[in-house]
Amino acid sequence: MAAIDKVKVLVLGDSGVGKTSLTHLITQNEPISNPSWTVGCTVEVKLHEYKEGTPQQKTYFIELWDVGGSSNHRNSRCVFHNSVHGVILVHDLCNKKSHQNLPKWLAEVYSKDANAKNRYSDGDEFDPEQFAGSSQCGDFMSFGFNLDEFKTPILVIGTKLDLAEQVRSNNSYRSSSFAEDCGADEITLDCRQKSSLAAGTSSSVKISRFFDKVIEMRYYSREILSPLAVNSASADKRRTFPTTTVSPKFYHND
Ligand SMILES: Nc1nc2c(ncn2[C@@H]2O[C@H](COP(=O)(O)OP(=O)(O)OP(=O)(O)O)[C@@H](O)[C@H]2O)c(=O)[nH]1
Repeated sequence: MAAIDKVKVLVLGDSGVGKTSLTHLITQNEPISNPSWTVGCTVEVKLHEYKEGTPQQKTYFIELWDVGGSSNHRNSRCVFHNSVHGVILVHDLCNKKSHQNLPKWLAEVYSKDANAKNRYSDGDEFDPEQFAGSSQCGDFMSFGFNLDEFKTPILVIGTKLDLAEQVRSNNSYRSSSFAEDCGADEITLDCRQKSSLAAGTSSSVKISRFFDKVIEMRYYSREILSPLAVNSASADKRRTFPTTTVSPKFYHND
């Protein structure tokens, strides 16, 4: 039997936002009752049917690398950042700061330039369109980004929807613009409910589509686009894409 190909997807976000809970729900189809604090990284694996129901259907392993979000381990996390094929950015819908920090998580992975890393770790204003090239467009070069990672798919997931519903009823949150500005899909869910990712739900379809995209970029895109074509396509988009600064508007209670 032929070996099953795999892709590596990082699950990133602040400590306590629900990365372990989400990873468990995606891979086991069951909520986890008492997730422990992740030290370093835990890898969970899911079998995924690429382009299910089509003649191109093929089985792949999705490795979900659930990286502990504690700021104490920031300097050692880079050991998990090699050969990344996709990124799931997780934030807590009740925690505004965790949403504002999403760009820093991308910067940690994609910036090969220590100065750029520091720039975003210091809490300076960040323009998500600078990162949009990872999924669609943008100028990464000024941040020391690797051209090979230009088209890494990103998915943004907001957790604790059950708690956020209460916040919403207090009129203190709005929908996120960060995912949109980065050209990424977005899901909001309650990680403690099995039904959140039940087959056929829009969240489950979005996750499946994201995994298809990750596999496509890893195993198929280089056959379709030469590096030159990728770069010139990025350059074309860069010329036409507006460069407005985006302020996260998920919350407006301050
Ligand atoms: N109500 C509610 N609680 C959640 C949800 N997702 C996670 N939690 C809870 O949030 C807490 C932290 O969840 P974890 O999954 O450990 O968070 P983490 O991001 O992996 O945290 P680190 O390991 O510190 O990086 C746990 O008590 C979870 O049960 C959710 O959707 N709703």
